[in-house]
Amino acid sequence: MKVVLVSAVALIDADGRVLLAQRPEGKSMAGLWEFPGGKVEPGETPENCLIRELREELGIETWNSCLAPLTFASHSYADFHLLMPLFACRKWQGIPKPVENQALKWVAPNKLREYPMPPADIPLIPILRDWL
Ligand SMILES: Nc1nc2c([nH]c(=O)n2[C@@H]2O[C@H](COP(=O)(O)OP(=O)(O)OP(=O)(O)O)[C@@H](O)[C@H]2O)c(=O)[nH]1
Repeated sequence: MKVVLVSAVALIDADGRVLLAQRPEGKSMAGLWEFPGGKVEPGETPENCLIRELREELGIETWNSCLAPLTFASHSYADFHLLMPLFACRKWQGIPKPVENQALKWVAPNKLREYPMPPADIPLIPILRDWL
């Protein structure tokens, strides 16, 4: 089974809410809510991947020193095994905007369960809730 490394981040605002992005129509798992991020490219660190993805997907800037490791997901999908470190980030520059026409939502930790997420993300919800 191919192991795919995807880097993801819980952006946390001043009210302790977490940013979720909805996967657009036409993509796999369309309509599900996920943490911003994406596939780590060859030669890239997970942190640099997130800095790039946040710039591309949300139009915001952050820095290596603002990305704290929180937990990870390890989940077998039908065609690949996902290994996904989840970082926490409380500091960035700019206001997250949906550059790639995905819906965005700031969600309180105790409301995360109400948003359908990819199966790999489900075990992350209580961890995030307990930690926040
Ligand atoms: N960014 C992100 N990806 C996630 C999460 N949970 C999860 O299973 N994934 C999976 O990790 C992969 C991330 O790939 P990507 O964002 O770079 O690329 P993509 O959706 O265009 O790829 P795809 O269409 O090939 O699935 C996808 O297969 C996505 O479904 C999550 O919380 N955040």
